[in-house]
Amino acid sequence: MQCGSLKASLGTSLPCKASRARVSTRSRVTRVTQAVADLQKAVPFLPTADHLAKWSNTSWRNFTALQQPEYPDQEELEKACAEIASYPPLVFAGECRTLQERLAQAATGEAFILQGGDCAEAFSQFNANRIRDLFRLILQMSVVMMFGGGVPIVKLGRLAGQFAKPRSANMEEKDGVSLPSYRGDIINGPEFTAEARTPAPWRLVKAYNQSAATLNLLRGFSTGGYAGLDRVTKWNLDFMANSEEGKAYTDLARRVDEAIAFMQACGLDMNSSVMKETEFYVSHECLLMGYEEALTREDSTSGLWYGCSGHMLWCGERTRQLDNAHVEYLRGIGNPIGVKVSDKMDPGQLVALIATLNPENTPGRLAVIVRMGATKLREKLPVLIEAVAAAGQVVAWVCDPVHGNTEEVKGYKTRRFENVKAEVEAFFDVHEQCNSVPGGIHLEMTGDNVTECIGGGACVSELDLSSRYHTHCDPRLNAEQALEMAFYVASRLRQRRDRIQKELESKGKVVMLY
Ligand SMILES: O=C[C@H](O)[C@H](O)COP(=O)(O)O
Ligand SMILES: C=C(OP(=O)(O)O)C(=O)O
Repeated sequence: MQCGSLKASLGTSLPCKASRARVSTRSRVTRVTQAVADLQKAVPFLPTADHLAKWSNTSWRNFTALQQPEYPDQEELEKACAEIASYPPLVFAGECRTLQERLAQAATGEAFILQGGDCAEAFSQFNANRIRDLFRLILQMSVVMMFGGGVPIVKLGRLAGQFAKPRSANMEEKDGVSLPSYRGDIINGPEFTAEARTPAPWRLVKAYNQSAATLNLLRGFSTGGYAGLDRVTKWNLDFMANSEEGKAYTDLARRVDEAIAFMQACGLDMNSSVMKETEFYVSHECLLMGYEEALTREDSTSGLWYGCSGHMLWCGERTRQLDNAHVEYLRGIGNPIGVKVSDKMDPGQLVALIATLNPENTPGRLAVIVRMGATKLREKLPVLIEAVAAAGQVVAWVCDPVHGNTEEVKGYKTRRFENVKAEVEAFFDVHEQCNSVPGGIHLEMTGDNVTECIGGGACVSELDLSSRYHTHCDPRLNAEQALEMAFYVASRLRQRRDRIQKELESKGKVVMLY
């Protein structure tokens, strides 16, 4: 685990203070040196024949699959899965491999991941404006973070497939009536009726179609001119124009615009793809196994199988057991993957899980997405980082500051912006203390002007919760709160960059920070 970019002259990694005594510096440095050498290869994920010997796109069926719905009509389910299996893939293996390269850069500090979107996409909220507004917000946040941090931002939507939800309880009770919990629109409906809550296979096909249409629009936005840097001043969402964050964004966008004009005067080609297009990837939790299996396809160029429902798939906190179906499935597909980690994760368990999911220690293959609340994170994350570094494993560390901060206020599930920000602050502090790399942020957020999370500059109060509470599951940061978070992350990325630069200068090393 090293501090700073590979292009910066690398020093040795300092151990976390918490466990400095346990691992000898020499062995750690040897492992880190090996990991860095691996990183420089930038290879695609290519597991050995041994690793894949017992794996197939259906081998997950031999393991226990948690959080799966009980369909009353199995035949209908099989029909829906067969139909999806006959449809085209939603993403392509080559795109997944490019994303893996980007994540490898995030693991070394040469890029930073912004992963965000709805808690659960909904059939009833599906329209072009909502997709555009989330896309626009992600572009805005990226510009803010890129400007502050001086690193490329890997844009990764929780989108075009984020439909299935794991739940704490199988049943929900209201006024003495007990019905199956809502598990996302791909499974059942949010309305509290027996009919809506019965898992229905037609929903899989509808989710596939919605994902395909969403991706189609996103591809258009990414490459059709909408995301061109010459439009940076036009991405503010209308309702944000007069907010503090909106104004701060306008100021920053003007500075970017001026810099672009200067570069243009120097000869920058405004029609180059770097200026006109952006890379945008989609991700979701790999949860509903029948759907994932139906979209698992063999790549003719590499012979590997890919989960073609999204570029990156992640394993949830509730389904990441080593000997269960989700890990079995994910260990064999070629996509970059993520794994959610709460304070319940033990360091030895994490090292074993990483070894299973990324046996060749391929850079960019794996993101560890931590979500445990600020206080627990300050205590537990250093130990996890140290264990992973001691094992010489390369991962991109990503902070999900929302899932460890859910509470109930006046009957609404909500999150307080100050707690969410405190977790991000803790994440950056811990990485600074451990001399490791903060690789990204993962947010449940929306481009809509909702009132689901309390606080922030948006000043959403407890009393406002009922006003525009539209999520079907967990509360999302609204556009203003998300942009405020982007400014905070940008400030931390800048701090980190300045610190590394000073350290290197003081050692008399050549400074070439990204
Ligand atoms: O988004 C994550 C989970 O699906 C969600 O937090 C579960 O919420 P629950 O504890 O209300 O089931
Ligand atoms: C369910 C989710 O997270 P976790 O697995 O961390 O609870 C999620 O991100 O939607």
